Amino acid sequence: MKADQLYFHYPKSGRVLFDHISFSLQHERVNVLAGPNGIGKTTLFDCICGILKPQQGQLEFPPARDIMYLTQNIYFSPEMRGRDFAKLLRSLSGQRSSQDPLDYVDRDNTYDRELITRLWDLKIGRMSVGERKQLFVKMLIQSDRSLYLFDEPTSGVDPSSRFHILRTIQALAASGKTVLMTTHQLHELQELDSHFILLNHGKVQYEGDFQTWLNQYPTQDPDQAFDLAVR
Ligand SMILES: Nc1ncnc2c1ncn2[C@@H]1O[C@H](COP(=O)(O)OP(=O)(O)OP(=O)(O)O)[C@@H](O)[C@H]1O
Repeated sequence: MKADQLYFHYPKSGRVLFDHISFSLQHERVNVLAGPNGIGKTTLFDCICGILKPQQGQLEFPPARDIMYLTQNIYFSPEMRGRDFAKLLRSLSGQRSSQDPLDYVDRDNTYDRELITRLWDLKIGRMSVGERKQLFVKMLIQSDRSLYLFDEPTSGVDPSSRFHILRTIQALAASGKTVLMTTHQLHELQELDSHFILLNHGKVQYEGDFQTWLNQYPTQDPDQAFDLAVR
């Protein structure tokens, strides 16, 4: 899956977000898109899904029906319970739903078992940000798709929940699915085997191994390296 010479600006906006950018996603690794606020990461996801149409360039990605996209702006009725969300996701994928929460997770995974049991009857409006994100990630990956897009899946999430979300995303990639996520928490990438794509000033400033990117800077602190990179 790749983008070739992509060019995009929002109509009526003079600012070019993608100035003929090219990149490729890797299999069995977590692909990570990073860049300063407002650089166009969400816009790129929208282009990949076909929600937005770039003015120039080629996108070689699966059709929208074969992509699962966890947007930042996902909204569900606060009255919906965990089980309603689980069933909705199954029905969207044409799968039969189950009354048993344990049918939605790996039964051998104690953490996931406890999580889904706790969230099953809880209303979405009463879940914490971290609980909601974990529910969404766990349920979205139930659908069999070729490409999974996660827009800031760990923002607003405590370190423990973040660890579990990343572990889930990494396992998804390791299972042979193509995964692309955005994050501003670059520290978390030190524990992931990730293919890192850094967008800046309308260009792909770096594409490759995250640790190799970090080693270019006189610091092992990813936030400091990011600051030096995007200046
Ligand atoms: N519909 C729109 N029309 C015009 N400009 C838009 C539209 N949507 C977003 N933008 C602008 O495009 C730029 C890129 O936005 P986008 O949300 O893709 O950035 P981002 O990299 O995901 O940012 P963040 O890291 O803050 O989430 C921003 O300057 C934003 O204001």
